[in-house]
Amino acid sequence: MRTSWADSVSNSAAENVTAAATNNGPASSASSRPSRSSYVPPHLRNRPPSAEPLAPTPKENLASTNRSAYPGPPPSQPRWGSREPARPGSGPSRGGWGNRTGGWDRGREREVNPFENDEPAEEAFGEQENTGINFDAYEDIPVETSGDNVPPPVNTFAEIDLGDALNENIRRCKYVKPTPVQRHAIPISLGGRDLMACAQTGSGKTAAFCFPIISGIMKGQYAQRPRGARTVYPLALILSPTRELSCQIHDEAKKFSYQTGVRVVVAYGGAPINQQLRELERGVDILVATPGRLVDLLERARVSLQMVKYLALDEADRMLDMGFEPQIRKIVEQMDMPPRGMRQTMLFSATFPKEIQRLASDFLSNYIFLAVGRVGSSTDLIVQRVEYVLESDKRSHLMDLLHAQRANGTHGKQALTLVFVETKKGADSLEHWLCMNGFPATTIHGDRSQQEREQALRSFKSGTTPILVATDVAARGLDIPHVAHVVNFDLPNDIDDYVHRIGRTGRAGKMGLATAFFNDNNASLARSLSELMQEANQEVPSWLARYAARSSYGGGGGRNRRTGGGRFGGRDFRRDGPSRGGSDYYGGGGGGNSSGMGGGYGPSSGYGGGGYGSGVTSAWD
Ligand SMILES: Nc1ncnc2c1ncn2[C@@H]1O[C@H](COP(=O)(O)OP(=O)(O)OP(=O)(O)O)[C@@H](O)[C@H]1O
Repeated sequence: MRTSWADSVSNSAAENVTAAATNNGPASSASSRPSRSSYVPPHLRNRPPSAEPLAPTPKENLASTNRSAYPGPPPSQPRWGSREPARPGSGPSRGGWGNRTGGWDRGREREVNPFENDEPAEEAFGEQENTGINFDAYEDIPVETSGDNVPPPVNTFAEIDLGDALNENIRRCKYVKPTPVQRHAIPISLGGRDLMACAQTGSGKTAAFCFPIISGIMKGQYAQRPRGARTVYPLALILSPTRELSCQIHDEAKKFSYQTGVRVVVAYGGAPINQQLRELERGVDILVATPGRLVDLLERARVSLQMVKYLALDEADRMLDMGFEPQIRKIVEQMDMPPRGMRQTMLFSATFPKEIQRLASDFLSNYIFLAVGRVGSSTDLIVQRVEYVLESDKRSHLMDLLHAQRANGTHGKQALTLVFVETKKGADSLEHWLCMNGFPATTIHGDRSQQEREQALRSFKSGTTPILVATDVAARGLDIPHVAHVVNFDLPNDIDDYVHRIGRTGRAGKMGLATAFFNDNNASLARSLSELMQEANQEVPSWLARYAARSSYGGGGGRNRRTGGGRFGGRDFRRDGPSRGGSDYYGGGGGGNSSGMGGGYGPSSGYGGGGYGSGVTSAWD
């Protein structure tokens, strides 16, 4: 069931897109919108000579892109994000970084109620969170488990003995019943088993790993933890790839653990370490961290992992991706964390390529593999559109979409729109151009300070700046309830990144819309994109099908090749037999260690080739 707000947004955008597609797609919607200084009306735009682009078409003349190009923001130009009014309790007046103190009032050792700010944010959008969520959309989702003695799933939270305080918090969160991944994963984890879980974006994986950890710590009779001079000994470690995601997991975990006596602390880069050290010194049961900052804390001997009973890796495939795996190995295997079998390890993601499964199995002991969501199931909550748009037409085409959304918005409100671009410079430039053209936008990428990034997110979430232009730093995990439209202004090189990006909409049973601008530069993605859309019951434009038919997997890197067994990496690689799968979609072979992956990912892989750009430290600290 759609909310009326989401309905109007997705309908309007979908109609606009459909109209464009009917008129043979590429930047061809003949709408009469007010002309603006930098806005190129459709009839003046560069377009392919034929109604439908023939694949392959010659590369467009990039020189012509300058027509609407914006030279870049003047240094003094203020950002929309910096003009936002501070939300109560979230602005610098409350101490900036101090916002991350979590639910505890430092001075008086009184736990602050993390639910107290929930309602106003929702009222701003005229909705109550978790009402209108259609979890029935998930009911018929295929679920696959493999491994020994898999504990049976539950249908209700009442069937699980999570403890009174946690149950009360689940009620406060307005979670009426568990989502499919929660129904399966929670009993598995409560049964003490290691777990590798793939479940679609927005389906409640955070709670699926938080509940068993909090419940276990509440009930656990753990040996007295050492009281070192300044070293702290968390019982659980939750690692995530970006600072914002770590903050979000921390916020969620604070809610789930309210009045349970379980203390959650977050540590991430880009923020002053002293504040985080002070938080740690006040005690920590669950440490949520980005790997870089954690390594720093470990090397300073301010954190010891020797008491860790629970290890959770969110976005686990990204955490074990090329470049980052050594840091994870260092944390998990080379410091003082108990070995696998002596701790409980949970790996979660919406995508889990087999090669990564192979690597991940090094961290797991007799684990259960869980896949929730297969071909054509809940991914059709996200309406996916692909439009052929030349580089030079992208801005004008985006403007068309935004005008249509604005025209159809309810109560004069514009839908939240998340626009993904490839580079940080591109993000800044597009943000400024949008602002100049009357669309309040802000941006998030690796070149902005952490404070700016957090402010941008707040401004976006509150609707103050309803457009967020982002690099891949925002592609994974972020749960922003009212994102109605994700625009892939620049498509990623990796189909899994596409899956995560579009997953910022259509969350928790709600409908969403994702529009991708495709042109010759994205030819290597054509086949995987076309397959993905077919699997999700989406309409594949005939021109994209032609691109797909002509393209081979080789061009864009083996990573884009899809394996059988459904979406979301939904197959346990152990089922591929003793050869452990032979040559699957990385093509590089390798026998379960990092060295085998050298050639497999190719230059298009993940952060290096995408939003983070080369030489950027990104959010990985
Ligand atoms: N049982 C539930 N009932 C209602 N809402 C829920 C339930 N579980 C989770 N949610 C809500 O669903 C939304 C998505 O959850 P979450 O962010 O954990 O998804 P995810 O699977 O981790 O997504 P991603 O793959 O993008 O990281 C959140 O707003 C969360 O509060």
